[in-house]
Parts: sequence; C-alpha cells; structure tokens
Amino acid sequence: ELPKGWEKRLSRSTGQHYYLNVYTKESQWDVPTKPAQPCDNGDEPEEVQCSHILVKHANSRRPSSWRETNITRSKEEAIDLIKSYREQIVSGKATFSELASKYSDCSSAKRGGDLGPFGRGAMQKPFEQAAFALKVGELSTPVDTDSGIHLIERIA
Ligand SMILES: N=C(N)NCCC[C@H](NC(=O)[C@@H]1CCC/C1=C\[C@H](COP(=O)(O)O)NC(=O)[C@@H](N)Cc1ccccc1)C(N)=O
Repeated sequence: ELPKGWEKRLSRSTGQHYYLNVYTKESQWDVPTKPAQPCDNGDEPEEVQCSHILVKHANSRRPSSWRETNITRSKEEAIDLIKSYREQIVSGKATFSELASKYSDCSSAKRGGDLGPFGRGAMQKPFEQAAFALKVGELSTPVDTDSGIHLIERIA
C-alpha cells in the first residue's frame, strides 16, 4: 500500500518500476514511505534550539540583568546595538557566543546565549514566531518582545 499520492510506474527506458507522486510530480526509484499530504505539518519541527542575544531597554518588562542593575538605554539604542552585533557576526569580526557572553542581558549569556530546545508555547510569541521561521544556522533580524530586543540564531 503506497502513501496517498504515489503511484507505481514502469520506466520504458529501463524496464524498471519507479514511483511517481501525482501531487508534486516528483519521481523516485525507492518505494516511498513518508505520507505525501501536501499540507503535511511534518515540515515544522516539534522543537527548535536557539541561542539569543538580548539587549534590554528602559521599557523592558524587567529593566535589569546580570550585566546592569538598572537598564536605562532607549529602545532605539537597543535596536542599534543588536544591529551592530548582527553586523559583527555576519562580517566574521566576532562570534555569536562571544557577543552573547559579553553583552546579552539574559542569564543564557553564561551559555553563549544557548536557550536549549523549546517547543511552541514556551517563549513570547514574537520570539517564537521568529525562531520557528529560521532555518538551522540562520540569524534573525532584530526581534522585539516585552523583554527587550533579541538577535536569534537557530542552532538545531
Ligand atoms: N526555556 C524556557 N522555557 N525558559 C522560560 C522562558 C520564558 C519565556 N522567555 C522569553 O520568551 C524570552 C525569550 C528567550 C528568553 C526570554 C526572556 C528572559 C529574559 O528576559 P526577562 O524574563 O528578564 O524579561 N530569559 C529567560 O526567560 C531565561 N530563563 C531563558 C533561559 C536562560 C538560561 C537557560 C535557558 C533559558 C517567556 N515566556 O517569557
């Protein structure tokens, strides 16, 4: 019994059987196993693992961190800092974990910004949306949550 959408065909040139997906038109020699539902939400992982750099500002929900007891920078300054960190990482001037360890206003700074794996529902929505939209290895643009401004890197 083939998964929905797949049909067994005979190749005229080789006389071998092959499999054709009538939805996606993809063809393959091996017997298909994964169900071929076109809207299969299988392409979204249960969990992602990300590192982040958090720069808090005066309007953060908790304007304090291990780095700075009373954080007074403006939200615009926080955005500019995150943009400069992103630039340093993209240009190879610094690594993500170096900058997270030095500058992140989150306790995950001690782990190079690594938050560990998390599923949907764990983080604030803007953070979750950005994290789940990243491919592994990809760097976000500045992400704004009640905690402050984040730069997110998806590591798994
Ligand atoms: N692994 C989890 N599920 N831990 C609970 C996450 C709670 C979640 N946090 C957030 O959405 C933001 C984005 C990432 C960090 C974060 C906020 C704050 C800093 O902001 P503040 O709360 O001072 O405003 N850091 C944290 O929570 C840290 N425990 C994250 C962490 C640190 C070390 C190891 C693992 C996780 C939320 N729903 O508020």
